[in-house]
Amino acid sequence: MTDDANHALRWPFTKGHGTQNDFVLLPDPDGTLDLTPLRVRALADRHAGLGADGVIRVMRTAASDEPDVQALAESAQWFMDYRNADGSAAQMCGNGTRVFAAYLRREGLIDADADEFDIATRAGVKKIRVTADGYATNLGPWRVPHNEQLRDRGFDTLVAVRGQAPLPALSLDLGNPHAVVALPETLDLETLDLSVAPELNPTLAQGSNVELVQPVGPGQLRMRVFERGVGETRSCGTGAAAAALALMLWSGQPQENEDWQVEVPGGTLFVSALPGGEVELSGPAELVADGEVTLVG
Ligand SMILES: N[C@@H](CCC[C@H](N)C(=O)O)C(=O)O
Repeated sequence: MTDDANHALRWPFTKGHGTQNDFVLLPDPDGTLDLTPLRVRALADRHAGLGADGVIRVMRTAASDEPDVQALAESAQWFMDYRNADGSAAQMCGNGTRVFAAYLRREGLIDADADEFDIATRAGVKKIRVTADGYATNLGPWRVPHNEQLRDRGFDTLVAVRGQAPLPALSLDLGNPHAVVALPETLDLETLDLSVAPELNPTLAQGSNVELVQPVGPGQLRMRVFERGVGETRSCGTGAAAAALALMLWSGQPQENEDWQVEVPGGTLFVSALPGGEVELSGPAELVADGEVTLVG
């Protein structure tokens, strides 16, 4: 964390991923770093930077200048300040919570013997549980924001993927927004064009993540995702939870402890409907590199 003769700011980083949804983590316990959108975009750039789907600033919750986050300081010591690759701030990142948790443990920032601990996010406090092969995050309560339309149809939005007729989708709120598209069997999930953002009708002012899903068998689905603020990614944890919940809703109500296995291009995630209308996401978290980077701007 030094200013050299050219006033370039050098900062330590860790690179990590969860089912290949990858992140640059920046330790900033006291919130002294000016993490501008320009700096985030430069870090996330896959050709001129470190490359990542998102940037996670690791800071003390009490050090945040966001009043809604600061209010969580008594419940969770560490805040996952999540930014999309385009520099925008997001409320939540399911895969990010596991990688954040792995970092906190490795760095000794939480009790190494604690198998459960809380972290703060812009979508509230989330409970993390250490599992045999990674971490499980209780993503908390989920919502169907357009419930009136859902009552009649099970779908509330049309989503047009490039080159395809619009398809019906269901909006779900996992702290961040999702539109889940049920792909007909006649469409090949692998070859759909996600090089540009699918168009939503009606549009959402805050934008949305879009999941294309196909059931594979009982309790198992395949998914591709176009993330708000990023583009197509190889995995999205909140998206996997939204996809599993949509499939549960389309076939009735989610049953307590109903489990789904979600296959994404970057690996496998697990989603469980918890009692009380909450949902848990579990999967691996890897920390793959550490170093120092020059921050631009
Ligand atoms: N990849 C994340 C979601 C990251 C935020 C998203 N792009 C948004 O803007 O809401 C996940 O694993 O949930």
